[in-house]
Amino acid sequence: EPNQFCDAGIGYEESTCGISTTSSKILIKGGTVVNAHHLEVADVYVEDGIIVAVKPHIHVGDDVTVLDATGKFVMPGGIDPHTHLAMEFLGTESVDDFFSGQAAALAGGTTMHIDFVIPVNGSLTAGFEAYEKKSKKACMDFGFHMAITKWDEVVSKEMEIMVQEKGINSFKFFMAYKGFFMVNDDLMLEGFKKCKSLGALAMVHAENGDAVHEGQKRMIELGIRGPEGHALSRPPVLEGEATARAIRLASFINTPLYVVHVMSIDAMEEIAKARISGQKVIGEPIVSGLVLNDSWLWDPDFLTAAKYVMSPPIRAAGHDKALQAALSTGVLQLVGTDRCTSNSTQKAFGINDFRIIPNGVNGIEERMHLVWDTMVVSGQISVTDFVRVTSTECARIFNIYPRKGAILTGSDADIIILNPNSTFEISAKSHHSRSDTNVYEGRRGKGKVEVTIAGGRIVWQNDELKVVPGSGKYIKLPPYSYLFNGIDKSEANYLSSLKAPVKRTIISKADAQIEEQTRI
Ligand SMILES: NC(=O)NCCC(=O)O
Ligand SMILES: [Zn+2]
Ligand SMILES: [Zn+2]
Repeated sequence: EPNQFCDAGIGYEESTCGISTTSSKILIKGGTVVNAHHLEVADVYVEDGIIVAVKPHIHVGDDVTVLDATGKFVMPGGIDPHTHLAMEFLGTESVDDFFSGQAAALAGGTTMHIDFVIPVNGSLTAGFEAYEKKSKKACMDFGFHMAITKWDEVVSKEMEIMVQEKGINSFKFFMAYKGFFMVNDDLMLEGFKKCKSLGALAMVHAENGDAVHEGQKRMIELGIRGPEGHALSRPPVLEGEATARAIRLASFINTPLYVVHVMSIDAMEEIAKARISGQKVIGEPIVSGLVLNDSWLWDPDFLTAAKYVMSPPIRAAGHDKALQAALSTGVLQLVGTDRCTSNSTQKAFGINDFRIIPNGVNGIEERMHLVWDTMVVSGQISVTDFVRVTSTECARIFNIYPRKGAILTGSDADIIILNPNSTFEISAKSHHSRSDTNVYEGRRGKGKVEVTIAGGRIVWQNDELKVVPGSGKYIKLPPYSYLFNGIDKSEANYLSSLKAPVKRTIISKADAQIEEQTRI
């Protein structure tokens, strides 16, 4: 199959396309090897896609490619828990497919992502088949979550098949996007029950979709039709309400909950409260929510403003800093991107009406650099925490640790070398997405991913990509992650409390009246 990058003429030399000839034996020498739990100076030896040894002073023969990592960090490749490659949404398809989007990811140090399968007319089976086709060109490993958009016996049965045969261990419920993806509480309750019975994680896009719809009508009545109307129509309170509701429903069913793209203080505080009470709730901030604010939405140039339209909206300054603090203190656990890029032509669909601007921003290529610069360079988190929030925690939640998310003997050889003294700069002119815009345009920072190794192959080095369509593997995600530990016990406690009989004496209404009169 031809390399899409070369075909698209995005500026790659023909020689950088096609099958990598790099040796399958690699030794990374002298770097600081970072895992979420530990950091040490050591060598890492890779053979046939697997990490074979991690220890000081490994000696190898001439047939091994040696990379010097002295003074640099050797870390697990990033895992992006939230992406939408080639997603059909609001009458268009997000700009990068499973090849170009993944190539961009690799250039930024991400070596695996989990994408959301969208059912076809509610059918999970048809949705899965569609995404199997879309992902044939994959050049890095990937897994799938799945959205649930309608409820009946067929969907319920299909969820079993998805978990037990297809490798899906998480289902997302959209509480917004009224009229297409949105589900009501009734459906969420059924879905949460089914998730629990399968050991699958329930996920929510938390915004009150009915209220958003009302907010949108209000904006149009007021004559506000530009991108700022998007933010004004769906304020943080609607994200807070839906987050609280989903958390309470998950508590009622007694099943773990994952809140995707936490964008506001309102939502974050609901998650904090639930976690303090002992409820198993995971909160995922995304890069745009951590580093951007909504000022761009008021830009007089439509296309500039429109490129920042996503849901829930990027919030006013202050929410970004609060989300950073929540990430650094463990209130929020891992960072995604919700990468769903549109180009300027697609964003222009909404020139007269913000409601039809395709929602979504880029980030799959930028996430690792921006989290490093914003969180580590600023001193808010440690280098080991960086590994945890960009890779390890995702692997644990979706039950593939330590195959992924670790530099340990036996782990997959998905590795990055990051130079803390080098710098990065982001621009649509040099990024690897097919989009002509970038919401992080012009950002510079410290720390650069100089080498990416995916599946034991060097795919990014000297600012050059060597990616192979079809080389990425579909990673099946098994059910019953650590989040389900103890769920049965708390269920048993709850049921035994129900079984305790309440002692009552039965008195008839007449007797009660006599008693009442006697007392008087
Ligand atoms: N977030 C967004 O605006 N687009 C992608 C779909 C979703 O995650 O809600
Ligand atoms: Zn969403
Ligand atoms: Zn999303």
